[in-house]
Amino acid sequence: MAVTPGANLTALDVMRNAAVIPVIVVDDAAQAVPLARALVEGGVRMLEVTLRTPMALAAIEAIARQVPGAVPGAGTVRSAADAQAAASAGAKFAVSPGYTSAIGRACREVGLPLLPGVATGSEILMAQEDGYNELKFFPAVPSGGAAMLKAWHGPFPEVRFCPTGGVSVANAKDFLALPNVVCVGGSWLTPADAVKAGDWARITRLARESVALRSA
Ligand SMILES: O=C(O)C(=O)C[C@H](O)[C@H](O)COP(=O)(O)O
Repeated sequence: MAVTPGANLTALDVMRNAAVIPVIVVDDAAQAVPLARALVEGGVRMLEVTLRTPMALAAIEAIARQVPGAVPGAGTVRSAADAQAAASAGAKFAVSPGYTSAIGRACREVGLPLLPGVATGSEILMAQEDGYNELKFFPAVPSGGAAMLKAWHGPFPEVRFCPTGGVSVANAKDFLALPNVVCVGGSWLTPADAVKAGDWARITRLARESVALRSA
């Protein structure tokens, strides 16, 4: 799908690009660029770099500048300040593990499409009150998995989800088959041992396999 990074990107664009949004934890800034290249090479362009490590913002900045085709986003956005820092670093979208109106407002102010994290009906309602209908279901498997999404489809038919947390190549298809799931998120495309070893070919392979999940 043709997506011009930064040009009116929506949360739905982010979800539609590939079947999986990789959740990336960068421990070493030097890994960010080759890792992003490996994922793009495998057809995965929307890259969620979690703000869990001190070099996450530097990694987002490096990917934004140096990896054509990559669309870096910030994960683990937990405050308005996180949203502002992510946008300044060059993030093109944001993902949060939960939701507050302050985060929603801050993302709008800095122009970041946001996938707010929800795990209950009340949280869905709060996100919807602020205009968010594309949501991350987190943590998906511990919170009820596919059965929960099926149950939500009744009262929330307009909401589209990206289940994340406990999703893997083994269960991704069960989620992707649901009418209210557009994509899934997961850390399995970037195994810590492959990143540490610089095994970028393996990461490209995992990315390719994940792209095929949608058509298979
Ligand atoms: O850091 C965040 O903002 C998160 O929301 C957490 C991640 O999305 C999950 O930890 C990924 O879960 P796994 O694929 O099961 O490893």
